[in-house]
Amino acid sequence: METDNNVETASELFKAQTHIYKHAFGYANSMALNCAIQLGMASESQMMRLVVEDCREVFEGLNSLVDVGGGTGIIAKTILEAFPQLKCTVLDLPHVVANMPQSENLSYVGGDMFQSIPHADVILLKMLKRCREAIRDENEGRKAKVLIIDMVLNRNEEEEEADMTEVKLNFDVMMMVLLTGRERTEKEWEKLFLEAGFMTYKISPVFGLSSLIEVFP
Ligand SMILES: C[S@@+](CC[C@H](N)C(=O)[O-])C[C@H]1O[C@@H](n2cnc3c(N)ncnc32)[C@H](O)[C@@H]1O
Repeated sequence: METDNNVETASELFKAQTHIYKHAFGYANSMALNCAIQLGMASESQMMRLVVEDCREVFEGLNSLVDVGGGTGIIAKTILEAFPQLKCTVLDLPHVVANMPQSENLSYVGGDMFQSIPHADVILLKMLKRCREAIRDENEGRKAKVLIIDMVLNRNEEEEEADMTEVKLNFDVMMMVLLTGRERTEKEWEKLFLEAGFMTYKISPVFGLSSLIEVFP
Protein backbone atom coordinates (compact mmCIF):
# COMPACT_ATOMS: atom_id res chain seq x y z
CA MET A 1 0.00 0.00 0.00
CA GLU A 2 1.12 3.56 -0.62
CA THR A 3 2.27 5.38 2.48
CA ASP A 4 0.60 8.46 3.95
CA ASN A 5 3.20 10.64 2.26
CA ASN A 6 2.47 9.75 -1.30
CA VAL A 7 -1.31 9.59 -1.17
CA GLU A 8 -2.24 13.17 -1.80
CA THR A 9 -5.94 13.42 -2.36
CA ALA A 10 -8.91 12.10 -0.46
CA SER A 11 -10.13 10.15 -3.46
CA GLU A 12 -6.75 8.39 -3.93
CA LEU A 13 -6.76 7.40 -0.27
CA PHE A 14 -10.35 6.17 -0.34
CA LYS A 15 -9.75 4.19 -3.52
CA ALA A 16 -6.68 2.54 -1.98
CA GLN A 17 -8.59 1.64 1.18
CA THR A 18 -11.58 0.27 -0.74
CA HIS A 19 -9.26 -1.79 -2.90
CA ILE A 20 -7.49 -3.31 0.10
CA TYR A 21 -10.74 -4.15 1.91
CA LYS A 22 -12.27 -5.63 -1.25
CA HIS A 23 -9.38 -8.02 -1.72
CA ALA A 24 -9.20 -8.88 1.97
CA PHE A 25 -12.91 -9.80 1.98
CA GLY A 26 -12.30 -11.70 -1.25
CA TYR A 27 -9.73 -13.92 0.47
CA ALA A 28 -12.34 -14.70 3.16
CA ASN A 29 -9.45 -14.95 5.55
CA SER A 30 -9.56 -13.34 8.98
CA MET A 31 -5.82 -12.61 8.98
CA ALA A 32 -6.06 -10.75 5.64
CA LEU A 33 -9.02 -8.80 6.94
CA ASN A 34 -7.25 -7.95 10.17
CA CYS A 35 -4.29 -6.62 8.18
CA ALA A 36 -6.63 -4.53 6.02
CA ILE A 37 -8.30 -3.09 9.13
CA GLN A 38 -4.92 -2.27 10.68
CA LEU A 39 -3.83 -0.54 7.46
CA GLY A 40 -7.13 1.34 7.35
CA MET A 41 -6.65 2.52 10.94
CA ALA A 42 -3.05 3.55 10.26
CA SER A 43 -4.30 6.04 7.69
CA GLU A 44 -7.07 7.41 9.91
CA SER A 45 -5.38 10.67 10.82
CA GLN A 46 -4.42 11.28 7.19
CA MET A 47 -8.02 10.64 6.20
CA MET A 48 -9.37 12.90 8.94
CA ARG A 49 -6.98 15.65 7.86
CA LEU A 50 -8.36 15.49 4.34
CA VAL A 51 -11.91 15.53 5.64
CA VAL A 52 -11.31 18.52 7.90
CA GLU A 53 -9.81 20.37 4.92
CA ASP A 54 -12.79 19.49 2.72
CA CYS A 55 -15.40 20.26 5.38
CA ARG A 56 -13.95 23.24 7.22
CA GLU A 57 -17.38 24.84 7.49
CA VAL A 58 -18.55 21.98 9.72
CA PHE A 59 -16.02 22.95 12.42
CA GLU A 60 -15.90 26.71 11.95
CA GLY A 61 -17.39 28.79 14.76
CA LEU A 62 -17.25 25.97 17.29
CA ASN A 63 -15.67 26.52 20.70
CA SER A 64 -15.68 22.98 22.01
CA LEU A 65 -15.88 19.40 20.80
CA VAL A 66 -16.05 16.07 22.60
CA ASP A 67 -14.87 12.95 20.78
CA VAL A 68 -16.89 10.11 22.28
CA GLY A 69 -15.01 6.83 22.29
CA GLY A 70 -12.07 8.82 20.94
CA GLY A 71 -9.39 6.38 22.12
CA THR A 72 -5.98 7.97 22.50
CA GLY A 73 -7.05 11.18 20.77
CA ILE A 74 -5.67 10.72 17.25
CA ILE A 75 -8.76 12.23 15.66
CA ALA A 76 -9.06 15.06 18.21
CA LYS A 77 -5.39 15.97 17.63
CA THR A 78 -5.94 16.03 13.87
CA ILE A 79 -8.93 18.36 14.25
CA LEU A 80 -6.89 20.57 16.59
CA GLU A 81 -4.14 20.95 13.97
CA ALA A 82 -6.69 22.70 11.75
CA PHE A 83 -8.66 24.46 14.53
CA PRO A 84 -6.19 25.14 17.35
CA GLN A 85 -8.62 27.44 19.17
CA LEU A 86 -11.05 24.54 19.82
CA LYS A 87 -11.25 22.97 23.27
CA CYS A 88 -11.31 19.22 22.62
CA THR A 89 -12.25 16.55 25.12
CA VAL A 90 -11.74 12.86 24.47
CA LEU A 91 -14.14 10.61 26.37
CA ASP A 92 -13.18 6.95 26.58
CA LEU A 93 -13.14 4.14 29.10
CA PRO A 94 -11.02 4.97 32.18
CA HIS A 95 -8.29 2.42 31.44
CA VAL A 96 -7.90 3.72 27.86
CA VAL A 97 -7.28 7.35 28.86
CA ALA A 98 -5.68 6.75 32.28
CA ASN A 99 -2.20 8.01 31.44
CA MET A 100 -2.90 10.31 28.55
CA PRO A 101 -1.12 13.68 28.85
CA GLN A 102 -3.52 16.65 29.03
CA SER A 103 -2.68 19.88 27.24
CA GLU A 104 -4.26 23.31 27.19
CA ASN A 105 -6.71 22.44 24.41
CA LEU A 106 -6.95 18.69 24.74
CA SER A 107 -8.25 16.91 27.79
CA TYR A 108 -9.16 13.29 28.43
CA VAL A 109 -12.12 12.12 30.49
CA GLY A 110 -12.41 8.52 31.63
CA GLY A 111 -16.03 7.44 31.77
CA ASP A 112 -18.93 5.62 30.22
CA MET A 113 -20.64 7.26 27.26
CA PHE A 114 -23.91 5.58 28.21
CA GLN A 115 -23.90 7.34 31.57
CA SER A 116 -22.78 10.84 30.73
CA ILE A 117 -21.13 12.80 27.93
CA PRO A 118 -19.24 16.01 28.78
CA HIS A 119 -20.92 19.18 27.50
CA ALA A 120 -19.56 20.67 24.28
CA ASP A 121 -20.80 22.52 21.18
CA VAL A 122 -20.44 19.36 19.16
CA ILE A 123 -20.31 15.66 19.95
CA LEU A 124 -18.26 13.49 17.58
CA LEU A 125 -19.08 9.80 17.24
CA LYS A 126 -16.76 7.99 14.89
CA MET A 127 -17.08 4.31 14.15
CA LEU A 128 -18.97 3.52 17.33
CA LYS A 129 -21.08 0.43 17.52
CA ARG A 130 -23.80 1.68 19.85
CA CYS A 131 -24.48 5.25 18.81
CA ARG A 132 -28.21 4.77 19.34
CA GLU A 133 -27.68 4.61 23.09
CA ALA A 134 -25.01 7.32 23.06
CA ILE A 135 -27.39 9.92 21.60
CA ARG A 136 -30.57 8.74 23.28
CA ASP A 137 -32.92 11.31 24.71
CA GLU A 138 -31.93 10.98 28.35
CA ASN A 139 -28.24 11.48 27.69
CA GLU A 140 -27.09 14.80 29.12
CA GLY A 141 -24.93 15.88 26.22
CA ARG A 142 -27.53 15.31 23.56
CA LYS A 143 -28.62 18.88 22.88
CA ALA A 144 -25.38 19.65 21.14
CA LYS A 145 -24.96 19.16 17.42
CA VAL A 146 -23.76 15.63 16.74
CA LEU A 147 -21.21 14.65 14.08
CA ILE A 148 -21.18 11.02 13.10
CA ILE A 149 -18.53 9.48 10.87
CA ASP A 150 -19.74 6.10 9.79
CA MET A 151 -20.99 4.06 6.86
CA VAL A 152 -24.27 4.77 5.11
CA LEU A 153 -25.51 1.85 3.02
CA ASN A 154 -27.22 2.29 -0.36
CA ARG A 155 -26.23 5.93 -0.61
CA ASN A 156 -26.11 7.40 -4.11
CA GLU A 157 -26.26 3.99 -5.69
CA GLU A 158 -25.92 5.42 -9.17
CA GLU A 159 -22.80 7.38 -8.28
CA GLU A 160 -21.14 5.03 -5.86
CA GLU A 161 -18.60 2.71 -7.34
CA ALA A 162 -19.52 -0.96 -7.32
CA ASP A 163 -16.37 -1.80 -5.33
CA MET A 164 -17.37 0.56 -2.56
CA THR A 165 -20.90 -0.86 -2.31
CA GLU A 166 -19.47 -4.38 -2.20
CA VAL A 167 -17.08 -3.51 0.63
CA LYS A 168 -19.81 -1.76 2.65
CA LEU A 169 -22.09 -4.79 2.33
CA ASN A 170 -19.24 -7.04 3.43
CA PHE A 171 -18.76 -4.84 6.51
CA ASP A 172 -22.49 -5.12 7.21
CA VAL A 173 -22.26 -8.92 7.18
CA MET A 174 -19.11 -8.86 9.31
CA MET A 175 -20.79 -6.59 11.87
CA MET A 176 -23.76 -8.97 12.06
CA VAL A 177 -21.64 -12.07 12.47
CA LEU A 178 -18.91 -10.80 14.79
CA LEU A 179 -20.47 -7.95 16.75
CA THR A 180 -24.23 -8.51 16.48
CA GLY A 181 -24.27 -5.03 15.00
CA ARG A 182 -24.99 -3.71 11.53
CA GLU A 183 -24.39 -0.90 9.10
CA ARG A 184 -27.35 1.40 8.41
CA THR A 185 -29.08 2.81 5.35
CA GLU A 186 -29.94 6.52 5.27
CA LYS A 187 -33.55 5.69 6.24
CA GLU A 188 -32.35 3.73 9.26
CA TRP A 189 -30.06 6.55 10.35
CA GLU A 190 -32.92 9.03 9.95
CA LYS A 191 -35.20 6.90 12.14
CA LEU A 192 -32.51 6.72 14.82
CA PHE A 193 -32.05 10.53 14.82
CA LEU A 194 -35.77 11.31 14.93
CA GLU A 195 -36.35 8.80 17.73
CA ALA A 196 -33.53 10.42 19.72
CA GLY A 197 -35.24 13.81 19.40
CA PHE A 198 -33.09 15.42 16.71
CA MET A 199 -34.80 17.51 14.06
CA THR A 200 -32.65 17.42 10.94
CA TYR A 201 -29.50 15.92 9.53
CA LYS A 202 -27.18 16.33 6.57
CA ILE A 203 -25.03 13.63 5.01
CA SER A 204 -21.87 14.50 3.10
CA PRO A 205 -20.61 11.37 1.37
CA VAL A 206 -17.07 12.66 1.24
CA PHE A 207 -15.34 10.15 3.38
CA GLY A 208 -14.78 7.13 1.17
CA LEU A 209 -16.46 4.19 2.83
CA SER A 210 -17.71 6.43 5.62
CA SER A 211 -19.87 9.53 5.44
CA LEU A 212 -19.89 12.61 7.59
CA ILE A 213 -23.36 13.04 9.10
CA GLU A 214 -24.28 16.29 10.82
CA VAL A 215 -27.26 15.89 13.15
CA PHE A 216 -28.97 19.00 14.46
CA PRO A 217 -31.07 19.39 17.61
C1 LIG B 1 -14.12 1.16 17.41
S1 LIG B 1 -13.26 2.18 18.55
C2 LIG B 1 -13.45 3.74 17.76
C3 LIG B 1 -12.33 4.65 18.10
C4 LIG B 1 -12.37 6.01 17.39
N1 LIG B 1 -13.64 6.68 17.56
C5 LIG B 1 -12.00 5.87 15.94
O1 LIG B 1 -12.82 6.04 15.05
O2 LIG B 1 -10.85 5.56 15.67
C6 LIG B 1 -14.40 2.29 19.92
C7 LIG B 1 -13.89 3.12 21.09
O3 LIG B 1 -14.95 3.28 22.03
C8 LIG B 1 -14.46 3.08 23.34
N2 LIG B 1 -15.59 2.69 24.20
C9 LIG B 1 -16.23 1.50 24.23
N3 LIG B 1 -17.24 1.52 25.13
C10 LIG B 1 -17.23 2.76 25.69
C11 LIG B 1 -18.03 3.41 26.68
N4 LIG B 1 -19.03 2.76 27.29
N5 LIG B 1 -17.75 4.68 27.01
C12 LIG B 1 -16.74 5.34 26.41
N6 LIG B 1 -15.94 4.79 25.45
C13 LIG B 1 -16.19 3.52 25.08
C14 LIG B 1 -13.41 2.02 23.17
O4 LIG B 1 -12.49 2.00 24.26
C15 LIG B 1 -12.76 2.45 21.85
O5 LIG B 1 -11.71 3.37 22.05
